[in-house]
Amino acid sequence: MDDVTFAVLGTGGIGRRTLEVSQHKDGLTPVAACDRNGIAVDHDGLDVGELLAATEGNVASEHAGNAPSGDDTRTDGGTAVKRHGEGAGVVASEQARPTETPIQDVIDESAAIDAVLLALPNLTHDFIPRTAERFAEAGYEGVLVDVLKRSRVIGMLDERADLFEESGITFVCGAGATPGFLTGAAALAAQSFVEVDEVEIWWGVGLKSGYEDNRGTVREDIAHLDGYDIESARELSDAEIEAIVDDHDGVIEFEDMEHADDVLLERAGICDAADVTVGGILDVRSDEKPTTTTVRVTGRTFDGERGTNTFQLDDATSMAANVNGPALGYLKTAVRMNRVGDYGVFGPADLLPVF
Ligand SMILES: NC(=O)c1ccc[n+]([C@@H]2O[C@H](COP(=O)([O-])OP(=O)(O)OC[C@H]3O[C@@H](n4cnc5c(N)ncnc54)[C@H](O)[C@@H]3O)[C@@H](O)[C@H]2O)c1
Repeated sequence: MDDVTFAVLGTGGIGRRTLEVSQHKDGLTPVAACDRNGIAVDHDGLDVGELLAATEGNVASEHAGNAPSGDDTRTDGGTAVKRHGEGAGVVASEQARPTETPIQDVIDESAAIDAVLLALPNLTHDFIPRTAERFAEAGYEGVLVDVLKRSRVIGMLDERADLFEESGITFVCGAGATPGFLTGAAALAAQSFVEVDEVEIWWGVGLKSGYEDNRGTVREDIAHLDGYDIESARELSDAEIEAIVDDHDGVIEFEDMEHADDVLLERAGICDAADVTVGGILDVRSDEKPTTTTVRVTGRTFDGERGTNTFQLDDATSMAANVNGPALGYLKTAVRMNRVGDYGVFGPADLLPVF
């Protein structure tokens, strides 16, 4: 495959690691990266080492009460942090400049960009669909990949499928770990069966860097706890989030999460969304996983046997590895499809990622 140029929207906990993982994959050149305060662009390739060093411990998030950036309002929670160096987030890099309109600035450069990975928060459900729509309306002809989690957002993307097709966009949605990697694994595991009764996804994540470095991820997960929803989670202050983490001694268990693995598996014809359950345990005080990530697919074979195929991730593989490896693998597959004119909205169970 020829070289693929790509941009990352949102250089937070996930987006920074996307840049890092891309350095270990063949043929991927990051040419643009932005967060809510700044943008770095170099069509010959960003210096990822410099950008990561400059943003270490310095991710630009937004406080609910802070003035919004020109591009959007209230897209995440958190605090406008400047923890190290001059400027918050990506502007601390010597390759970057401040901007009020980071997403528009990437759109303005997008004619020369093969693929865009959206590692943005999803605390406002239509934020990612609306952002994708802006690329289409600007006539972007390339690949969009997101790592969003919530089931209901997939329908919002499907509603825009005609717009993406007309523009020449190949969109892979929900292409992180869960949904994403594990959805794809379930689709493969289902192939033994002619009927799938149940898909159980159970994840374990250990994040010693905790809420501090994974703000979007932790805040969005808290929205799944009893008594919270996406709106109330968005309004929580950092101190309130830290207090919830403390109440659970740093280990939070989730059941019946609204993860899009369900609709993505239904969409691919594997099983009904109602037959998919997602839960897991997040430990924000240790890098060790509190439980082994496991996908169990139970079904009936053509010759009448009932069985459960199981797929497990090694405990040594981190969330960053399991989100970004697949996201970039799906991105590469999507670029191949885009180059032969295959446009529209696809889920991780519809295609296999390329290594
Ligand atoms: N599918 C999966 O397996 C999986 C796993 C982990 C995280 N995620 C998702 O990844 C997303 C990112 O999580 P995170 O922990 O990296 O979050 P984060 O808060 O650390 O980073 C978000 C980034 O987006 C930027 N941003 C926010 N609003 C913006 C705007 N209007 N314009 C430009 N940039 C903006 C922020 O400045 C920040 O750099 C979340 O939606 C999370 O749910 C998915």
